[in-house]
Amino acid sequence: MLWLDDLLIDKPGLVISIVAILVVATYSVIRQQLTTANKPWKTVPGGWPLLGHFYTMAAGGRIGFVQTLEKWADQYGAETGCFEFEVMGTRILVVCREDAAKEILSQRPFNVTRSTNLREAVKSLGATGVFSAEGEQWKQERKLISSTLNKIHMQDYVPTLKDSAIALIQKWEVDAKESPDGVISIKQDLGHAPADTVGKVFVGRDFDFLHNPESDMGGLVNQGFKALSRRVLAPIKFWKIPFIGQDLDGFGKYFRSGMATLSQVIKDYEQERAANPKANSKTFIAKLYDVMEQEKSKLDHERIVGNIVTAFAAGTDTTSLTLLSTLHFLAENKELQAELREHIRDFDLETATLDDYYTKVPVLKSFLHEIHRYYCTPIMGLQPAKDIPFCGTTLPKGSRVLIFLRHIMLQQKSPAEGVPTGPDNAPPQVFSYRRYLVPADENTTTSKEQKWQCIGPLTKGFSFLPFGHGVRTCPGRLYSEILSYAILIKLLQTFEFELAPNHL
Ligand code: HEM
Repeated sequence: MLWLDDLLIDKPGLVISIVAILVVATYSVIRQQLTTANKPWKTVPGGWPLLGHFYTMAAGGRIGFVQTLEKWADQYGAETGCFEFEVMGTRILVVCREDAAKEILSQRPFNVTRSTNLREAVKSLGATGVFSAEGEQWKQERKLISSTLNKIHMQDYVPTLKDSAIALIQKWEVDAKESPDGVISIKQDLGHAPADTVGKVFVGRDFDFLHNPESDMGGLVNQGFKALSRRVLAPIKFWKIPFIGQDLDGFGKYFRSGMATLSQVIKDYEQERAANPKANSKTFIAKLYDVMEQEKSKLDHERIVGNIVTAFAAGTDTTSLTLLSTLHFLAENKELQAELREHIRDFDLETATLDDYYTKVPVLKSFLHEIHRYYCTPIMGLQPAKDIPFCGTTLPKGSRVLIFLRHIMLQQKSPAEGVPTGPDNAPPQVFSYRRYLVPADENTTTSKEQKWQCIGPLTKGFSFLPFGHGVRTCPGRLYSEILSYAILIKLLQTFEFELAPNHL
């Protein structure tokens, strides 16, 4: 008879394997005991030897992961505002309360940086821009990018943001007419419309992902996020292997064609600008070149392309997920949908200025702020660039830190200071679309009938963290908000909508 172990492993080999596993498992248990002994924060108990809490974190998918963190934050993070768990030998510190977060975040941008895993993975997609930069490189680029996306320049982007919103809703009108039961699928389009908008606003090109998702650039944008999730979690940086690395997960071809397209777009713009310095002056790229000249702070070609890829990467999925949560919420809440439709009925998208978006739709604004607060990306990965003081001890360079943004804003026991409760007196852990409303001040509102105005949300402090915190807070926030308002206004003016039966 042929025994299985004859095939797989010989007897001495089996003994050696068992002994090796026992040694590593014992080491892992002892290491856990030793490393937790002197720490002021608690460690989540019950991790498996070697694997730690890998199984618990992986089993529930993304939602289960966040729910587990919520439970652990209440159970183990209440005393110090942080706790630790282990996954496959890596210890991860979760910071889940305002005071503890303040200690870490106040040490940005130089002593605390983005996590290396995230930075490296982002760079591997071609996004060698401000998001993945650190130190002096970041300082230089942040100044250029922030000023190019500020309120003054944003006024020039408003018409393009509006046109993008209209293009999306017009596509849905056509799709709905062609659909026998009026049911249309919106998920893909909600990714493509923000990507189209980045193309138009940033480089003045309509890549038309909405109708042409398979284009050269479509691959870079559509496959980029899938590649990012794979690469952030990859145990080795396989994409750095010479010649074949970028292709090992199938992303290489999208990377090469997308980068070549964008590189050519920038070269074309440079030629146009040389012939006519006012060419396409209302695009981000034109403004970036203006600012680079004014500041005498030139980025090289690769970093300019990298910052445009960054805009696609940072501005597409985030805006798309926000809109998805918003539409899902409204589809399930027909009363709120009707109230908002009435609220925005007279808003004239064609003539609207940036100020109109700020002042004329306070209830819609408050609703979107609350969607951001409630459904934001729940965590942000950071790491100390050197040993830093934290929680009465020293956090070593390279430690893995997760800032639990959602918990800090929403927790019941000690929520961040300054979360407004709104006219409904809603505690922080409750979703309240009127949270950011206060009675209208006659001197600042544009119409006598206006009952409310929308405050904040605050950019300082820890009460509103969906766009991050401090000097590295998201520079695309205003841009993304205006695009979202324009899409929601056009949508509410055009459709009544609900979830399709058996929707995904
Ligand atoms: C709903 C929409 C968005 C959300 C929720 C969002 C969220 C964030 C968050 C949480 C960060 C990290 C902040 C930190 O480290 O403290 C960030 C950074 C960044 N975002 Fe956004 N973002 C959005 C839209 C956009 C858009 C539309 C753009 C540009 C087109 C953009 C460009 C960036 C850039 C360049 C950074 C890096 C800033 C730096 O490292 O200094 N984001 N964003």
